[in-house]
Amino acid sequence: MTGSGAGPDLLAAYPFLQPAPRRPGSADSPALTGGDVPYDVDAEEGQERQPVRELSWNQARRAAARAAVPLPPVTVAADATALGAALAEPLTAATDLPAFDTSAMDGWAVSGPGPWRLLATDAATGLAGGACAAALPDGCAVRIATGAPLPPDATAVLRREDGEVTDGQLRETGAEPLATGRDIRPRGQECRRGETLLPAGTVVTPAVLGLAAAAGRDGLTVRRRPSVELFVLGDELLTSGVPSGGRIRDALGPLLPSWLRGYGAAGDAEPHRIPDDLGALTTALRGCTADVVVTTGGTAAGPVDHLHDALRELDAELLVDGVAVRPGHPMLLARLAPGRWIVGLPGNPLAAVAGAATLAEPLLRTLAGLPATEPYRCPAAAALPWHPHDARLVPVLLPERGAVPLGFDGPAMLRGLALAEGLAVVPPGGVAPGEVVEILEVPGGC
Ligand SMILES: Nc1nc2c(c(=O)[nH]1)N[C@H]1C(S)=C(S)[C@@H](COP(=O)(O)OP(=O)(O)OC[C@H]3O[C@@H](n4cnc5c(N)ncnc54)[C@H](O)[C@@H]3O)O[C@H]1N2
Ligand code: MOO
Repeated sequence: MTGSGAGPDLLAAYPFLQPAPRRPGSADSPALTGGDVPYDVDAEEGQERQPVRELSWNQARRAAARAAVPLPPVTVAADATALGAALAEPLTAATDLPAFDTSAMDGWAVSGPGPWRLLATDAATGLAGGACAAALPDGCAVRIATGAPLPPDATAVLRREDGEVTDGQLRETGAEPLATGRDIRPRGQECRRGETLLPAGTVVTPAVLGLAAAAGRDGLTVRRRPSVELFVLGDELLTSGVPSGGRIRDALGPLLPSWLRGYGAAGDAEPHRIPDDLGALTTALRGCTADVVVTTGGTAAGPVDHLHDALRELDAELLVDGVAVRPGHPMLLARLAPGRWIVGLPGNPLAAVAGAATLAEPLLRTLAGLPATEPYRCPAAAALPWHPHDARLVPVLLPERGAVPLGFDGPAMLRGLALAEGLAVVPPGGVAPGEVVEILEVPGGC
């Protein structure tokens, strides 16, 4: 196993970054685990429920993506509330764009070759949003502003800087003779009414909102985004102040809600704190109405790790129970009831993030109807930490030369992640510097 650590230039930029110390067999460089051969997800489809064994990272992602189908469409206002949703049907134009022939420049609308007789107009005529001038006779001109409706029979727009008016006569002063059609934006240049502007599945971005408004749309039909509840397990967790008396701060309540929104969840889930008690956990899960409940902690085999017992009591169907990835291998995915899922993330903070990236991301994307992302790959600019049997998710910076590990990537650490531009998926056995590696997005949360 290699040690991870920031490259020399990075260390110059962030002098406080040093490779985290590692001991062989420590959680940062785990010893080999049992020789479970992950089963083939495809081969399980339609067959009797099998005991779920640890899946490879890719199999787990596929299983999570296929565990659900997109939620039904809803019509929402074409405003910021729609941002991040996927269009459930193509966006069509409610109007021609431009809706009328319009001037692309400030100057004069002219008819035929110059010079032109300048016609007087009232104050509003020729302005954007103003009245359209009457049909323009051959050899005449009227003043016009950018965006104003073009008078009928106008053949070009002469820019203000390319003309001169003397004694009511407009003459060209530009180097080039005025070409017919110059600086006219013809009606329907961008699209015709009814034309498809964007396909179903397009993610609503600020630009999509702008286009929808320009094209005369007030509402958008999008996939409903999955509601998510977050259950933070662990009696040792504090919500303020410094760790004391063996208790530590909850790092996941502040981290996960907007992280999960970045994956397609509807809004930021309010973290609910659940005591380390089987009855309390089972009751909380039974009462949960969200499409997806995400839990943190309690996935392993400790005396107060009750998640598996709770799922058994609820007769939940385990779909993924352990994934060959470090950190985060005790993560799980189960179906609580038809149309309701649980993603169990480990308690160690970076392990929880790895679990969210592995299981919550594909599940939420499917439910939200978001298209599967094409994997982004880039070369490893340096040796990346790796594991002999499992994939490793490693916080990296992404300068032009490739992925550079940030260090501080132990399961309980967030210091590397907080600076990360991506999470490198290092396959079992590692990648040599220069070899390509898949990079997962780190949601910005804004
Ligand atoms: N016998 C075994 N023990 C453990 C195994 C294993 O395979 N066999 N796996 C280890 C790995 S790997 C991980 S990861 C953890 C997973 O543990 P749990 O999901 O059961 O989580 P907890 O035991 O509740 O907590 C683990 C650790 O993380 C801290 N924690 C929990 N929640 C938070 C939070 N919201 N913010 C910050 N820190 C949190 C907690 O205090 C513990 O220190 O199990 C290993 N053990
Ligand atoms: O190493 Mo564990 O896999 O921290 O999640």
